[in-house]
Amino acid sequence: MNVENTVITSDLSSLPTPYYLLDETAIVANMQIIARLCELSGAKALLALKCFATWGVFDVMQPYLHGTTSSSLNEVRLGYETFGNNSDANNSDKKETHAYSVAYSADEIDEVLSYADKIIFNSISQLHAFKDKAHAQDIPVGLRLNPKTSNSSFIIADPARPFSRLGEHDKDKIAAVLGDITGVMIHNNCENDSFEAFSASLADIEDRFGDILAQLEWVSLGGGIHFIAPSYPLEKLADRLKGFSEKYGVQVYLEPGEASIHGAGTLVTTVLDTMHNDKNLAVVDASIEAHMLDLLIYRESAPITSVNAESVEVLPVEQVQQDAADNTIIYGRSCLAGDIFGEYALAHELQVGDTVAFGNAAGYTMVKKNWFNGVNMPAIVIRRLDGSIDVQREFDYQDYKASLS
Ligand SMILES: Cc1ncc(COP(=O)(O)O)c(C=O)c1O
Ligand SMILES: NCCCCNCC[C@H](N)C(=O)O
Repeated sequence: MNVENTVITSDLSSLPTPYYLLDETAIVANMQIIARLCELSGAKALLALKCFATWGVFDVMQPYLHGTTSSSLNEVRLGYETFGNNSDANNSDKKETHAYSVAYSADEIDEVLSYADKIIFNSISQLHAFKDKAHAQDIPVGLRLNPKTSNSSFIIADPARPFSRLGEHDKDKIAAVLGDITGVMIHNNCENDSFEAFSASLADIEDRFGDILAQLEWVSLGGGIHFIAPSYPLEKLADRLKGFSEKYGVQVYLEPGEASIHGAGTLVTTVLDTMHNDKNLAVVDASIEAHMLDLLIYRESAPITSVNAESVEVLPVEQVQQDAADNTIIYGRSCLAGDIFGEYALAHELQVGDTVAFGNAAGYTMVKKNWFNGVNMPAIVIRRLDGSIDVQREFDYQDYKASLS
């Protein structure tokens, strides 16, 4: 049974786990920071759907953002259909729908353009292949640039890694196509919480591409700037962006993914079994491989935000102390030996039936979930601004079966 928009009036404890729980109040708090940054800097902010595309909460995000950006035909369509206000092109509140993909195919480009307010090509060859179609419809065209420098602690998320395919770097080649484009996109940050590092790398970009930037109308600086952190100097960032925009005469765009929903979601699970093998072990009814895949890819652990609905903040031991014999390792229920949410020093040993909620479960989770091992797919549950709870979507065997043939 698929349930959509079922309002649950009782409390969360009656809901079967696992489920992703999104908190609209926390999302709006992030939105207000983004809106302030935009107001101070003149930049426009587009939600990066690759990070978060749970459209059931877009109503509370829309008032604060200028639109969406995408990485595929499906994402640009979703942005258009669910975030766009596209019914009336003259509507001053109309949101922008940006299209970008590492590579478009010839058979999808017409449909992509039917949804896009701007299209950004990843390479000069893709630009040559498809620009005429965009120009014929007066859709502004951009090109992704690769400045060959970045702020990413992870090689897998480093767009400037050696031999990177993400954008063009050769200034002469870029200068030769300036007549075909009105803007560029540069994404070279990943969870960068240092304003100084951001500013220095923007200075590198200016050194490398300054005369090109001065001939453009808009520049998107991508995502990956962790300005949502309480200690981040937001005003300094706003000044830097404003100065950049004025110097080159360009509209600046930002593409926040993680910053839009950071801290606004948890994955709520139940302990199914406990064991002991030199340390305490607990197995929950979800899987890191299937439901919080980014943690596995980036070799990180999930923080615990509550146990049995009591708010607690339990960080994985690698963030607080060396491991100890009475620590608990929380495993997922897939067969993968390393399906590990993390190792924790808990106040009490976990028991079968305990509820454990993991934090930071909104970004790069639901967009990456998969049916490995046929493990139950977490429902998507939303705590609305008024405190009511919606079970927005449940998944069952038919969804699993339908995903395979
Ligand atoms: C082009 C582009 N824009 C925006 C983002 C969003 O980044 P983040 O979620 O780190 O803000 C990404 C991440 O992959 C990206 O590649
Ligand atoms: N917490 C570990 C890093 C997560 C990286 N986020 C997604 C990737 C990023 N948007 C990128 O590839 O630039």
